[in-house]
Parts: sequence; structure tokens; C-alpha cells
Amino acid sequence: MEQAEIGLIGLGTMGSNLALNIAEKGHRIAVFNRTTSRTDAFKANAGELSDRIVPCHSLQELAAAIRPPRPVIIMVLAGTPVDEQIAQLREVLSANDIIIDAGNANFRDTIRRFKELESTGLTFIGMGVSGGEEGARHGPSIMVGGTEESYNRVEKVLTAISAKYKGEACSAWLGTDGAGHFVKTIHNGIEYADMQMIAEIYGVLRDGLGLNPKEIAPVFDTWNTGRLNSYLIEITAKVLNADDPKTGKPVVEIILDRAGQKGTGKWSVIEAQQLGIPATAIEAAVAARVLSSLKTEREAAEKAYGDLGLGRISGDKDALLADLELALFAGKVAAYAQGFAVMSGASQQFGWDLPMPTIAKIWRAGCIIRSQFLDTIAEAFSAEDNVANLLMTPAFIAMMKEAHPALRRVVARAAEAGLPVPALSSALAYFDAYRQGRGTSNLIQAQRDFFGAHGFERIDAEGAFHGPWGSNG
Ligand SMILES: NC(=O)C1=CN([C@@H]2O[C@H](COP(=O)(O)OP(=O)(O)OC[C@H]3O[C@@H](n4cnc5c(N)ncnc54)[C@H](OP(=O)(O)O)[C@@H]3O)[C@@H](O)[C@H]2O)C=CC1
Ligand SMILES: O=C(CO)[C@H](O)[C@H](O)COP(=O)(O)O
Repeated sequence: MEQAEIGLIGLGTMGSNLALNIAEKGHRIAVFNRTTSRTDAFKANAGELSDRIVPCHSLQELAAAIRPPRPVIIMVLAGTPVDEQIAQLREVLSANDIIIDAGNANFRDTIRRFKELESTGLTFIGMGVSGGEEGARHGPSIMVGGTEESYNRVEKVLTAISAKYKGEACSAWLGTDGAGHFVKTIHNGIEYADMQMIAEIYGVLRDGLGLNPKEIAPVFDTWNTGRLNSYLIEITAKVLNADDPKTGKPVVEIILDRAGQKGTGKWSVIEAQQLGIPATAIEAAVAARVLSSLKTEREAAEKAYGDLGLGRISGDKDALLADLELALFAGKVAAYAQGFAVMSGASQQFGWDLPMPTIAKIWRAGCIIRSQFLDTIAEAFSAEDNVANLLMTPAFIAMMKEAHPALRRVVARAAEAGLPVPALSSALAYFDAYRQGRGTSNLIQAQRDFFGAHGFERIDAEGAFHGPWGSNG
């Protein structure tokens, strides 16, 4: 029988769709799943692609089914399952074969696995894949980390299965070892901030203006035709329009307000903190998911504080809607600026030389945060060498000059109405602190020196100084 060109382990949501995508592009693929009934069902349901699927019931079978040197994609739950699969694969693969972990791995695990496999003759690639079920099936965004030589060996198939933006493949080699998984992690951190800010605007429309989901959906639909055009805005309108078959109510109203999270948002924040790069909008988004999970406590607090008499948001509805659109845009700019700044810091720390314009380009299609806006980011980064922050590019300076007043008004009005907008307000605070040449940390330095003799720098002389705190210092 003709051998397969590639193998895939893990026929869950992502793996099964990725395998069909690979088969559809003309590649024969050998597949294995821990629960073998799933492998058989996958083959049986693959329709006209079934001929290109080679179902395997053991890893020995999988290895024998692929033409050497064998590329094998692992698409299982991140963490220990990946280590287990790698350990088992080591028993059946040979030198020059390539193991590709395509799940949402922590990049620190990827660096470790890369090192562990270095002496075995096997090649390891850590590959971020974004686009959910539909993206995996019809074209995801693919972020690759590993040696460039190993990427060259799988580039053809990855390019073929990836999303295309105006004909350009949304797949790229980004750097060695953990680079691909780091970039995927920050993609998700930005995704968290994007989603949180959209939810905050939904909250203002729902609780500030008293609109129902069917009234809010067209607002997002309209915004999707303008500067906010993106997959997340598009699906928000669709979600708000959907009805629950059981109750006939808008489905969004019967969903519990408790957000899940699998780790990538938290890792983004941890790494930002480790690198000393502020990522306040992403931090606020992760914290908001954590706070959302405290449902019982929040309900008790609602009872304890009662109605604080803060009232709704009133005034010209069209003007408010225009402000909300621009505020969401300004918040988004700050969140993306933070995400890219974290990647820039990590690039230096880990010696990756991450290509910022390329990252923006491969996020333009296929992934969850795909948008027209990313094309603007790609252009801004391409036009400037070594720019410190997206907020310092001429295009984004002009955009923020236009958009910040709306963000200010929305944050202020939400605060007055008692509506939480943590990501939007932290984005605004970040913007204001970032553009403040003289901040207020002089006072913090004075306090630190007062209580702990930590010293401070002066504005008018070089060196370390102590304060004249007298007998209290
Ligand atoms: N869903 C999404 O939108 C996206 C997910 N990802 C990432 O892709 C990876 C897979 O996610 P997804 O497809 O959604 O997950 P699913 O839950 O749909 O599938 C999980 C897969 O992992 C396998 N698995 C679980 N534990 C083990 C184990 N200990 N040993 C071997 N196999 C195991 C399961 O096998 P079995 O059938 O035997 O249980 C199944 O094939 C994750 O890392 C996820 O974070 C990345 C991008 C988007
Ligand atoms: O990677 C993804 C999208 O890009 C996955 O859908 C991921 O699960 C999203 O993160 P979380 O589950 O924490 O919301």
C-alpha cells in the first residue's frame, strides 16, 4: 500500500479537522487516537477524503504507515499527554523523523522538549495553530518554532493547509525552540483582551442602555463593516442573534456568566511580568475571567451592596454608539501594542529575533483574532525599524489621537453608572501613563528611600542619593 506522507496523533476537535485539511490538500495521512474507536469513526466519516486516511491502532502501525523521514503531528491536550506521546513515539521513530507538537503548549515545555530530543536524532517542532475547529479544517494561522531547516522540511504541507490573506500563506517560521508556542500564547493573551473588551461594551449596551441581545447584534454587525472589522466582532453579532431551542430565549441569556480558561491567557501575563513588560489589558482580561468564576461570591456581594442608585446611561444614543465603537478600537490598539511589546521583550530575552511584521501578517487570516486591523499593524511595523512600541508608530499615533477621547468618555460614563470595564479602563490608564513624560514614581522612590533606604536618582545629577528624612527616615 502507498505510504502516507505525514502522521497525526489526536483526533479531537482540532486534530480531526487538521487531518481532513491535510488530506484535502492531496496528502495521504496516517492517523492515531488513544481511544481507537474514534480513529475508526474518523475514517468512516471522512467521506471522499477517506481514501487518503490511513487509520492506525498503535504507534508501531503509525510509524510503519509513514514514508521516512516521518513528520508526525501531535494534537492532544497540552501538558503531560504531550510528554507521554513523545516518550512513546521515541520508541517507534528513527533519526531524522520530525515530531510536531501543534497543541497549545507552554513554550517553556517546548524549549525543554526541544533540548531533550536534540541528542536523539529526532527533530522537534513546537507549532502554534489558531482558528478553532473551522480554521483547522479550512485554513488556520500557523506559528512555527524549531530549527529553520526542520521548518523547510514541512513548509510545503503547512503552507498548503494554512489560511491565505490575499493569496499570502498565514504560516511562518518565527524562530528556534519555543518561539512558535510563545507567539501563539501571546496571540491568545490578545484574544482574551479583545474578547473582554467586547464583553465590556456588550455590558454597557445591556446594562447601561437597557438593550436586548437582538438590539445589540445589529450594532456589532454595523461595526463589523468599519474599523473594528474582525472575526470576533462578526461572531459576537451571530452569538447575540442565536436563540436557545429549549426556551426560545436568546442563547446568550441562558449561558452562565462564568468564563473558562485553559492557561494561555495566564501564561501571557506571567511571562509579561517576568519580562517586566506591562500588559495591563491582558492582565485585566485574565483577572476578569477569574472574577467571573466567583459567581456565588458575586451574588452575595450584589445582595450586600444592594442598589447603589447609580442609574443608567442617558443621552444621545447615536453619539454614544459612535463613542463605544471608537473606545473599543482605542482599547484594542493598546492591547495589541502590549502584546507585541511582550513578544519584542521575549525575542531579546530568548534570542529569537521574532519578525513582528510577519507575525502581524500571519494573523490577518485563519486565527481567532484575524482582522483588517492586523494588516495596518503589519504595515506600521514594516515601515519602522526597531520601533519600541506600536503606539510610537506614526500611523498609530494618529489613530490614538483620534480615538482616545471616546475611550475616556466611555470609561468615565461606565464608572459613573457602576458598570465594570476593567480592560478598557486599564488600556486607557496604560495609554495615559505611557505618554506621560514625567510620572508620579518620584514619590514612590521617595517613600522607598524613607522606609528602606533604597536610594533614588536625581533629575539634576548622576548617582544614587538618600533623602533628608531627618529622624523619621
Ligand atoms: N479547540 C480549539 O479551539 C483549539 C485548541 N487548541 C489546542 O489543541 C490541542 C487539542 O485541543 P482539542 O482538539 O480542542 O481537544 P479535544 O478535547 O477535542 O481532543 C483532545 C485529544 O487529546 C487526546 N488526549 C487527551 N489526553 C490524552 C492522553 N493522555 N494521551 C493521549 N491522547 C490524549 C484525546 O484522545 P481521546 O479521544 O482518547 O480522549 C483527543 O484526541 C490542545 O492543546 C488545545 O489547547 C489549539 C487551538 C485551538
Ligand atoms: O487557542 C485557542 C484559540 O486561539 C483555543 O480555543 C483556546 O482554548 C482558547 O483559550 P481558552 O480556552 O483559555 O479561552
